Amino acid sequence: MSQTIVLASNNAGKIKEFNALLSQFNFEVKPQGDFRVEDAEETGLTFVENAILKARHACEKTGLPSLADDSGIEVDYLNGAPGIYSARFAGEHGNNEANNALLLEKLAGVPEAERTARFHCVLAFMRHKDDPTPIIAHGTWEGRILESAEGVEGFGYDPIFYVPEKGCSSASLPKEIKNQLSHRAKALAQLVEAFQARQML
Ligand SMILES: O=P(O)(O)OP(=O)(O)OP(=O)(O)OC[C@H]1O[C@@H](n2cnc3c(O)ncnc32)[C@H](O)[C@@H]1O
Ligand SMILES: [Mg+2]
Repeated sequence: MSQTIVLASNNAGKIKEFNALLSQFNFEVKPQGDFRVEDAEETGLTFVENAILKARHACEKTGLPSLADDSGIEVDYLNGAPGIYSARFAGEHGNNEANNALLLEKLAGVPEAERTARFHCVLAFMRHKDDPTPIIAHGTWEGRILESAEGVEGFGYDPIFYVPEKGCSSASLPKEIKNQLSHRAKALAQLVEAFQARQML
């Protein structure tokens, strides 16, 4: 029996990655757009709060279990910015080019050793809107901010995120490789463990 789970995201890049990452499971994962669910208000001050807000919103609108992803990039030289504000760093939500350009500008002239950064991905799974025990998973991916964009794969900050373990930007990696290494892949592996512990898989 395959269970339907709503993916509480309207980000096409994330949805593609989840489709690949979740294909091994016997879930039917449908993006919230299929149910005409619009963006939840991300008023939280942490990735965890925002992930829960998004999952709860999707549960409420669809009556189905939902999985949300709140993610972003933390840059050490900027004391953790853009962090939870990654999608709206340059003002307009989801304008990747403007976000990347602003980040490069803020790091102009900063030496390589001080350009360390990491992606975070927090996943929240809720069985229903009043679920008091959401399953939370958190993955990170270490790297640094390049001086200019490289590569065309992925989405968001991928063209300016250098992956030391591969010697290139994350937008230069084939999607199968990003899906083995990324913050999202790591968070999902944790979520799967939690599902197994709760005998949901
Ligand atoms: O809230 P939803 O609908 O899921 O979509 P969103 O794009 O608003 O998503 P977030 O609020 O979680 O913001 C995440 C930001 O971090 C960026 N980001 C997250 N994961 C990324 C990845 O794997 N590669 C590149 N950028 C990423 C992404 O481009 C967004 O700017
Ligand atoms: Mg968002």
